[in-house]
Amino acid sequence: MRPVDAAAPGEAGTTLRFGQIAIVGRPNVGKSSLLNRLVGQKISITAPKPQTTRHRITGILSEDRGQIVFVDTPGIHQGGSDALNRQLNRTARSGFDDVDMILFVVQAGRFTEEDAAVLALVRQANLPTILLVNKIDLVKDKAALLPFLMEMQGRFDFTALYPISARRDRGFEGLIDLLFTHLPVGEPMYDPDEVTTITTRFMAAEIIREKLARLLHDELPYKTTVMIERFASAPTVTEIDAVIYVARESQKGIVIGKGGSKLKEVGSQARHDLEQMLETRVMLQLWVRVREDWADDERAVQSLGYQLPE
Ligand SMILES: Nc1nc2c(ncn2[C@@H]2O[C@H](COP(=O)(O)OP(=O)(O)OP(=O)(O)O)[C@@H](O)[C@H]2O)c(=O)[nH]1
Repeated sequence: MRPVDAAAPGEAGTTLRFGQIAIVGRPNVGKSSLLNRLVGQKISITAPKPQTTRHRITGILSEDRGQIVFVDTPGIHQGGSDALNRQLNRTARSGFDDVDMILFVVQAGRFTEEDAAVLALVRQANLPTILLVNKIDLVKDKAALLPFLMEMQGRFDFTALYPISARRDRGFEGLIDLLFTHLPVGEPMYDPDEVTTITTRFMAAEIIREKLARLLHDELPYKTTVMIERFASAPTVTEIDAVIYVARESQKGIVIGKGGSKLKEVGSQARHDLEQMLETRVMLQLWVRVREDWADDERAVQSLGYQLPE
């Protein structure tokens, strides 16, 4: 485990904490609900059906003592062999890149084969891991919790075990204290206001980006980015105009495909997901444009990747 000396200032003399924490767990254990609680607002989409979260979404918690960036990974499905599940598993695994700590979420009193599969990935990651035992409100006999916690500690050397209910308000402050204690010393990476940059607009851009990556695989030009130019919501329909930026004229054709086939497929798959997310019909228009110098221009990068709320 990464040793952390609570009193030692970092190289730049800071005593602030900074780190990225991946939230992992099988589908439906409550990862998105917990993330929303931790950052104090609704960021990730929660729903009673499994596999609502298809994307890696970050939530940022900024306090005087430091900053935590949470990474919400999709549920990991066991035995899923179709392309979607493979993609989800890849996304979930890549969720460990640049991560300092893992929050492994399980449901109180229940440890299934799917949980075991996630635990196997946690083991591989070799990072400090806190076990969050969620949904304790569903456990009628609280005495039954202790043997479950002991059983879990027997399965892995968790840094800590923390029972909680995402449905209730209690326990979140203690959890946040615990997380800060185990994070490395470091300066915040994001502006304290930046939790609000993760909007439905941002998520719409993420969905389009994900479809591009999935449909173009290795052909996807490096530095492709998506910008939402217009996002007009009405109760039953959302109109979205998005521009896919590539770095060179020659890359346009790759994204558009023969007779526009790739772009059409990206649009159709993205629209499907957007309609599920927004619960309205979606009219999506996609364009591909060249913006040669954007990668060198910090402001342009920000405006492309991170849409500020209106
Ligand atoms: N009773 C109870 N229900 C909870 C709790 N936390 C989450 N839920 C419910 O469990 C369901 C799944 O919650 P999510 O937060 O979407 O779960 P998830 O792990 O993000 O699911 P995926 O996106 O499918 O990976 C929702 O119906 C939540 O309301 C809890 O502490 N107690």
